[in-house]
Amino acid sequence: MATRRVVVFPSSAELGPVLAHLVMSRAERAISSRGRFTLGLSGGSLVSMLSKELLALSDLDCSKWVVGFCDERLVSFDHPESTYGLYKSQLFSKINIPDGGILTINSSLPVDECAEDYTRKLKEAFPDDDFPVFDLLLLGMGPDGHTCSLFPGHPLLEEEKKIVAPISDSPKPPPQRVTMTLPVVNSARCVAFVSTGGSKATVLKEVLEGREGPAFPAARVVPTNGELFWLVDDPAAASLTIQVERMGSGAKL
Ligand SMILES: O=C(O)[C@H](O)[C@@H](O)[C@H](O)[C@H](O)COP(=O)(O)O
Repeated sequence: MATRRVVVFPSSAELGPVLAHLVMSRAERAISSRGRFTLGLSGGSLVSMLSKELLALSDLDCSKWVVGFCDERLVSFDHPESTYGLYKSQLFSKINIPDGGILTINSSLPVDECAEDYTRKLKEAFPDDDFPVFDLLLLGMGPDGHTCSLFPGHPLLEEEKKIVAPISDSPKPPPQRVTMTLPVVNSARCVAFVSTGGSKATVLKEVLEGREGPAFPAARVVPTNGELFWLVDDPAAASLTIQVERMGSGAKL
């Protein structure tokens, strides 16, 4: 059963360095145990925060990293909505991830074929796993409680067999995306949500405290054997009444 830790920071400025340290500590643990670090990235506000904080590290060595996408929009890589495109310009172009270390989608395919193609890529990268076991997945949460491209009430929430699924009716534009499914997310060794800003306060309370919690996709993230962190700032945590940990920028998780 997952251990869930809800950690509240005064602002995203204090949260960012701790997120970077979490990535590096789980990378060190993975590389020493298995010779590589497998990381799944989400889009949205995480892109700029993670890029800034990782590039601020003096000892960043990504030579043994394998990076996949928890979800990705079906747009060309030079489209402003491309999560890969944003990470490429803000992070990947500035670090030493080896060729083949970034598992990108084939955005030229129709969405169903794109999901099948990405499934094949992940299976190749995780040949021993029924569902890919990432060392760390970094997730965001929308104001509706979605995570990855898994949206409230969507049939994809009940997907138990697919590794990557297509979606063509995303309520968050663009409409066509591919997304990791919950079996993959919940197989991870560590999952960290990063959620900041007052617009998340209401849904965060529902997800972490509410009876209706499981209705929200983010509440369905309960790693089977892994760690679960919710890293949030004061504005996002404003409505919480549960016991939380309060930390500053020097914290180590
Ligand atoms: O590509 C995407 O759209 C993301 O993967 C998505 O799931 C994101 O994490 C949430 O929408 C939260 O985004 P914000 O952190 O920007 O609110």
